[in-house]
Amino acid sequence: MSDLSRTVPQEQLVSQDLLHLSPTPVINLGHLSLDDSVTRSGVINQIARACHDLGYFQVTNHGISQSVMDCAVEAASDFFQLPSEAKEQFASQDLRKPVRYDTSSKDSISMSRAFLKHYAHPPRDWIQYWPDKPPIYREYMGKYAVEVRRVALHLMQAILEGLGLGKEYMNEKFQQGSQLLSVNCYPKASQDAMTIGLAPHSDYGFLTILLTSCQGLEVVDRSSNNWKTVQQLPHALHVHVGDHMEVLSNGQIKTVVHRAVLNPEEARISIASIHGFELHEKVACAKELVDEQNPPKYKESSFTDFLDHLTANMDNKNRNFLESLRM
Ligand SMILES: O=C(O)CCC(=O)C(=O)O
Ligand SMILES: [Fe+2]
Repeated sequence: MSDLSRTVPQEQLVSQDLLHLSPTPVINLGHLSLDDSVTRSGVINQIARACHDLGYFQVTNHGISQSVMDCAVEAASDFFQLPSEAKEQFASQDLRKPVRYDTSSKDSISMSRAFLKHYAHPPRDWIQYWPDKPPIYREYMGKYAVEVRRVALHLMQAILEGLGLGKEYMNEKFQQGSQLLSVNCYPKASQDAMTIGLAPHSDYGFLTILLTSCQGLEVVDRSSNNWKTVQQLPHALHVHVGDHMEVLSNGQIKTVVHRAVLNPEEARISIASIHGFELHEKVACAKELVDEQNPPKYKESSFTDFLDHLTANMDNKNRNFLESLRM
């Protein structure tokens, strides 16, 4: 994740009344699979517009059943309720570990969250490292991971089509791409506690798909430069674009700065599924989107370059990855 504390509204700034801000587009993904080309291209345009104007949207009719989503949240919640020793065995400061648990702000952006991060694709390479307690964890999280990756690939093809690159663009690299699950647990807000759970940042990958147990995500509304609460629609998933989408699109689509605030009603679980190329594969500006008027704006980089950047800037508040790529 890139820490973007320099470029976002001040943390004290309260979230704005939604009526003054642009509404979050809700896109019916079922329409993408229709044979009717007019409906399909209408959806591609909706996605392209949302990516360009806002960088985020929600999807319904995505094909993941409510029970698969509920089970993933249950597995996460059961994990965080385990005794500390069971969770601490995954604690590490080494960002390259396949599974990592932490509770503190050593990463400089976790203000009040516990998290478990692990890779999820391909499952045969990673599942063996996942927690085996609670006993349902691997099965429930594994099912969700596979399904949400299918949605991500589908969406990625639509975005590539919207950029004029064609849906098969670099298809093999996307098919072989990585998936990182960031499984988060935030306490209920108490009156005297800080209300920020996760400080402003952007995600490194192309796309993040977020499943949450209740409201708490906020994004920067570009038109007003205010924080905007993301509404929790039943059965919808929130999607936002990350740093590597900005690089690939040569700046046509901008990464989304977001944060999580504590929910005053209940503790909150969120599961962010972050999709990128394979760990060592470099992402560069698409040459089709580069010309004399639009020279490349970013250096190429891989997920491992991102981890090296974070490791080298562990104590640095301004460790913005995307900024380090700008030419
Ligand atoms: O908990 C949330 O709503 C956001 C989580 C997030 O941004 C992340 O894990 O990268
Ligand atoms: Fe994030």
